[in-house]
Amino acid sequence: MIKFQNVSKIYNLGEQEVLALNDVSFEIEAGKVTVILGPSGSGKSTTLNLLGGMDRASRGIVEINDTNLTELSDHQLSEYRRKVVGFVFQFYNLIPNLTALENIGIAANLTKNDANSGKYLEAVDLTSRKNNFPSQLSGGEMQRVAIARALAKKPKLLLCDEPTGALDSQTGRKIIQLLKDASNQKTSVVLVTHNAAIAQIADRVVHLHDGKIAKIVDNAAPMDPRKVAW
Ligand SMILES: Nc1ncnc2c1ncn2[C@@H]1O[C@H](COP(=O)(O)OP(=O)(O)OP(=O)(O)O)[C@@H](O)[C@H]1O
Repeated sequence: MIKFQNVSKIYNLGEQEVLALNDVSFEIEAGKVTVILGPSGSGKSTTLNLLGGMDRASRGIVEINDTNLTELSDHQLSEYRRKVVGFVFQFYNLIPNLTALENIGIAANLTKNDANSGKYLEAVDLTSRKNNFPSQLSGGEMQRVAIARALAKKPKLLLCDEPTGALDSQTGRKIIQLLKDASNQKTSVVLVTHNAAIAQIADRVVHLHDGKIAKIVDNAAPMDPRKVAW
């Protein structure tokens, strides 16, 4: 269970204070897909950064499986990022001079869980491209490698920031399906988007507006990713 409890985040820009999140509370159940939806500047990336331990809340509690991230030392927070969290970004963030297979291995080595990189590449249907460098792959293929890399860490929490933003609709649906599959393996998936159509596949949708919760909607019957009208 992941809890965001009365969380505020203030950024200091010189003299000016930016209230990026203002008393935000929501919960995420293990093994579910949660979409964070909202317009530009509403606080989506800030929320993801706090969940991923990349930044600290100014007020409130961010709790992941009974660990309060706000109480962790920098070293503990770094361990948390390495061991508990997988990240998928809009522009893939692959290492350009490593092959698809090597990009996955690097994440697996980080957590020393002896993952078999090839197995994860197979899961995203890219075995035939294992020796290709990122520059030799399409956007959708790079994103599949990025997902395989994140999953190789066996993360409890998979955080995705606009993972389909750079992809066409057909490829985007495949990527969403992979994320959904990950949630079926007990990984909690949190997906940030401004695309309301994608929100239909979520178990829970947290709507943000101006750093506040606008509403939280639970989908009793989340939509099959293949049916999303992009
Ligand atoms: N490091 C920072 N320093 C100062 N202000 C920041 C910082 N990061 C975000 N902000 C501000 O906090 C607010 C929320 O930003 P955030 O990036 O979380 O929004 P977002 O919903 O992810 O937007 P987008 O969809 O455009 O990525 C914005 O006003 C933004 O300018």
